[in-house]
Amino acid sequence: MAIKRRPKRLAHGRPPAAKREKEHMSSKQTRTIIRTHHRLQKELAAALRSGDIRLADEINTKIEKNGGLKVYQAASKLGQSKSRGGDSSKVLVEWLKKAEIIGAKEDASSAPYRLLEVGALSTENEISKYPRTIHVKRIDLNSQGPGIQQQDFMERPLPASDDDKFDIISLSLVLNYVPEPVGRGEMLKRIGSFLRQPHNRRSSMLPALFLVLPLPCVANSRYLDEDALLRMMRNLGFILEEKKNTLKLCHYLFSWTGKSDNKRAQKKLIRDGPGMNNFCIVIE
Ligand SMILES: C[S@@+](CC[C@H](N)C(=O)[O-])C[C@H]1O[C@@H](n2cnc3c(N)ncnc32)[C@H](O)[C@@H]1O
Repeated sequence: MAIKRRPKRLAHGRPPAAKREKEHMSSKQTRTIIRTHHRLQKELAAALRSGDIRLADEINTKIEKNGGLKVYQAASKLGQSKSRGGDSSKVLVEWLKKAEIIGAKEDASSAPYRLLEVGALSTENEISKYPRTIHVKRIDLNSQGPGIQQQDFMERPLPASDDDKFDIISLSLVLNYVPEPVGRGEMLKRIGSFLRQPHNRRSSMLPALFLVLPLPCVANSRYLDEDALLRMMRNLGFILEEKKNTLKLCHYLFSWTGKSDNKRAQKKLIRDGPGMNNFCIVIE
């Protein structure tokens, strides 16, 4: 008797990464996609630095096989879901409420505060729920849709006037995306140019940087600990106002003093041990 085969679904022929993007990804799968993407980005940066174009091409192919930036973003977005701890901007909202910048009722009488969200995956995260108080400008290397401008922060034109600057910059899980320590330092150095001058401040906590990193970047790195991070930030003109650690993330709010000491921070071994990582920020 002939066996009847069910016609294959279209998804059957799709590459695994494309399937994964649509399907529910387990925490383990999202972690693997994110880690592989970060590792390959680092390898790509090293290949490009050494001028090895053939190797860079091979690594680019591997990045695409892992789903590329699109699948990485989908995995990151799942990490923001309520069932996995929610998006990090809820911590920023808590702090802005504590400082009475966000009030019990939205205040439409004064001009909204301006926030630049670098690395924005969604227009619906917690910080987007106060549009009359906080006006959010969102940018990302790969826009996921309307309301998010596709732009590399490192290539964003410098503001022409203080009015074009921001009261808050959010850098949540973006600094660790930058593959090289010097690039991370360059990103932090650039932040001050986009923040309003403190003499125009509307709150003692603002202008400010909201910085979020995976906890192991600070708690388990050979080349960075919290003291070193805070020292580096002070030298760049940022004073710690608030901090919060969760099981996976560390959140900081730094107010901007308006001036940097231009002090360098080199790669220096702080501690060592099995299972530690090599996350590092270099200020040149
Ligand atoms: C892990 S996701 C983090 C998203 C979100 N901010 C969060 O906290 O979950 C990192 C995002 O940063 C973006 N990104 C990395 N470097 C960037 C840059 N130089 N300019 C703009 N976006 C950048 C990536 O495209 C990616 O979408």
